[in-house]
Amino acid sequence: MQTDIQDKAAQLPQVTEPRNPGMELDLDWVMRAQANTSAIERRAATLPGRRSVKKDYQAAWLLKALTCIDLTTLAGDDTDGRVARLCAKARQPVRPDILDALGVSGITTGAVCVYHDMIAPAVKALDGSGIPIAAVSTGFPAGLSPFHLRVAEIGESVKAGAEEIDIVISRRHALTGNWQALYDEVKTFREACGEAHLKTILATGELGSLRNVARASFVCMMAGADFIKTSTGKESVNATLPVSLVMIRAIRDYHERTGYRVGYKPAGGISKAKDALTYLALIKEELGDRWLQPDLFRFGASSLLGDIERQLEHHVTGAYSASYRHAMG
Ligand SMILES: O=C[C@H](O)COP(=O)(O)O
Repeated sequence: MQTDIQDKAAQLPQVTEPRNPGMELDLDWVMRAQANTSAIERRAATLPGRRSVKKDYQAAWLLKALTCIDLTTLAGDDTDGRVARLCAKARQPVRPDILDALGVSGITTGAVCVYHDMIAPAVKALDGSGIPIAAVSTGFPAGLSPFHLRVAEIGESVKAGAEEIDIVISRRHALTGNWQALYDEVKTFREACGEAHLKTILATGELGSLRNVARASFVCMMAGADFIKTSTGKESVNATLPVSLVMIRAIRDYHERTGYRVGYKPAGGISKAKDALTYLALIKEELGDRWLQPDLFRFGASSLLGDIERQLEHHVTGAYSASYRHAMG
């Protein structure tokens, strides 16, 4: 079993993806983007019940999921101490005895994700780990502060040590079909990021329709997004499978046309290991294995890690296989 896990899990070769440079806004392409809501919802409904991840490989896939987590705390009562504990968990996400039993070592989460003021304690706590810090920015979560301050916030966070910047788009631009304004906004944010990677949060629960989600996805990629991300975690509806299908297919179309791979980050409300496996299976089926590496796929999640650790513990003690057999009949 250990060999299976080491082979199949997550020790995939590390490759460097050329960054998406963006392109001119192609409004014709944006307006052609449609979303057949009922077909998408039907396809999404089939995903959770499928057994795309074989039982024997589940621990490997759970480890893979773990390496793709942006371990997040975005609370008004965040403190240096809480962020230090979060970073300790990012460095050692699973108890060493569980990892030993799986024959795996050196696993970390993909990144930690915090508010600007929490970058400094995160930099200290992650020193030497190689784990990047993602900072939410541009007036997160609503994105309604003065534009020049939103741009300046990006620069401040990069200066403080963030290597990834999760910006929020102005939802009103998508809701009113002002795609040029959205493009200009995201392009400015991308320039402010410099070498830091730009994740654009669409806040899909506030965009009104799957068609708007598709169009906003294309506009953000055209403006140079490195990732497109569903949600802030603060909307009433956050990451869903239908929205994910729409965004993933936009990423696929963009890659087919431009040759550039843009990453995907579902975020908000993903807290169960089995949901994480559904997302990984979806990515594998729609985009292929290359997108299953942390440079192209992340979960934005504050509480997913705990459930993954519990499931891995069940796996190594044997209880996982037994309960899986019981559940699947
Ligand atoms: O970007 C990450 C989200 O804010 C996390 O949401 P969550 O707390 O529901 O996992």
